[in-house]
Amino acid sequence: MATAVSAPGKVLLAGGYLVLDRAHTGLVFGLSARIHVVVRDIDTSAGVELSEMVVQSPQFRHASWIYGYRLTEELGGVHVTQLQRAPPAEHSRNPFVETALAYALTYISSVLPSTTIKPASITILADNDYYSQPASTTTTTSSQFTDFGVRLQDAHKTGLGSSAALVTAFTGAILSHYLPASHFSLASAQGRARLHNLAQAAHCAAQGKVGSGFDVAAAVYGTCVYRRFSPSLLSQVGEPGTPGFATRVHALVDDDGDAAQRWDAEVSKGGVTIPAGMALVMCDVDCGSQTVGMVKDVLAWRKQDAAGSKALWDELQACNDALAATLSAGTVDLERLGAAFEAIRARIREMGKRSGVPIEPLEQTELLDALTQGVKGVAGGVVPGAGGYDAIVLLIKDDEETLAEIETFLIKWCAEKKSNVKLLGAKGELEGAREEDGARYSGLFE
Ligand SMILES: Nc1ncnc2c1ncn2[C@@H]1O[C@H](COP(=O)(O)OP(=O)(O)OP(=O)(O)O)[C@@H](O)[C@H]1O
Ligand SMILES: C[C@@](O)(CCOP(=O)(O)O)CC(=O)O
Repeated sequence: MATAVSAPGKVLLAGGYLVLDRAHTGLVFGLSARIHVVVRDIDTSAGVELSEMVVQSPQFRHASWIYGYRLTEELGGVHVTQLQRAPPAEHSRNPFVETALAYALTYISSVLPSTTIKPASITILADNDYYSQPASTTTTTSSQFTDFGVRLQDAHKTGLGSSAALVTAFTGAILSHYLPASHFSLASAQGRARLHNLAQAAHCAAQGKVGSGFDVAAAVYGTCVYRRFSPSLLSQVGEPGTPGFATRVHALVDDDGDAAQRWDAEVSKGGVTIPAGMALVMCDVDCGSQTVGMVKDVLAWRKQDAAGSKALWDELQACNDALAATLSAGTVDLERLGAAFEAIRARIREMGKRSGVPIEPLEQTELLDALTQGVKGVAGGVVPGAGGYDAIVLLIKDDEETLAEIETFLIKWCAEKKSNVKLLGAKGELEGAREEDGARYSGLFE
């Protein structure tokens, strides 16, 4: 039997940088672009003992990873080793898959200590919008999951948060596959909280740094207002295989450890929505920014001008809250929505100027201004997340006419500016991780 879970990508509409600080929040939207993970048992012949997990991402070349796993001593959890099966060139590592597997199996082994974890085959399928499609794309049986024909490291990401959606869907699918519904179910608030806690820990460990975690929160809960967890929470977990790792992961996921180690992330879904008849769409600006360097520089400015930056961030927070309130007002007022976006953009440009970081670079200012002023159905837009040259997000009237006008506008714009801006198919969506019908994937990429 196949178990499948999908999780959405994200767009941080408001609160980039601010959301790194628990004093502020981020307004994050889940997207219709999802990553799906399907888990199936591997049948072994009678008497044959196999401890292997075979992970495949069939839309990419050389994207299969085989892992051995074993329970370690002194409650160190499940140790996962990549097996050297393929020739070296085809044998890249996937830290997000490897870490998510080790964390999920460790948690399962501590919940069900006397159960043997059976081998499984795990398939990853990503909606096409996560990667810019090369001209040479070949067609497959399903247009939802294109065969990209390149190695994962050669695919061009569009910045929709593939690693967070992957880790979340992967963790959710493994937990759903091995744990009884009485202990883990995505249908319950407790199940979603457990998935959130485990996926945050695994994603953070694989990334090697503590971001705000807004991307994992969106992958689990979908569209929400997010306040981050205290970073110290995850520094206590330690390395897989070290004595007591399983006990620490269990307490972290079930959130029943010491008071000082309780989750303090806040996710509020109440009222945050996309107004009726409107859509949130993204344009890929096919350029790319160095998020790590940008975060470092903004935080350096925050430290060096503590009072000035606090005043600006408080103002920006108020503008972000006003946008969230306008979005959920129940009535659609394009002018008010437009003004809410403009207020945010002015402060973002100010933050960019003061920190010396191109958060809304001139090219993006021109593009956003031209779209807002030139296309009737565009209420407003911003550079999402860390900003830079990656993408823009627009709130538009959800009709064919507006989409066609934007397409025409972009063709002209790209020709004039010699740039490459493309409207993505992904739209803002409210729902987070969900269990899928495992049967719908049969026959795909086999
Ligand atoms: N379809 C996939 N199959 C297997 N692994 C994937 C897949 N998509 C993403 N990954 C994993 O996630 C990594 C990309 O994560 P990274 O954090 O660099 O990008 P991202 O999450 O898309 O970035 P951003 O936050 O800018 O949207 C890949 O190197 C790979 O390890
Ligand atoms: C700058 C930051 O606040 C947002 C980065 O967002 P994105 O990866 O550009 O979508 C970092 C974070 O929250 O982890």
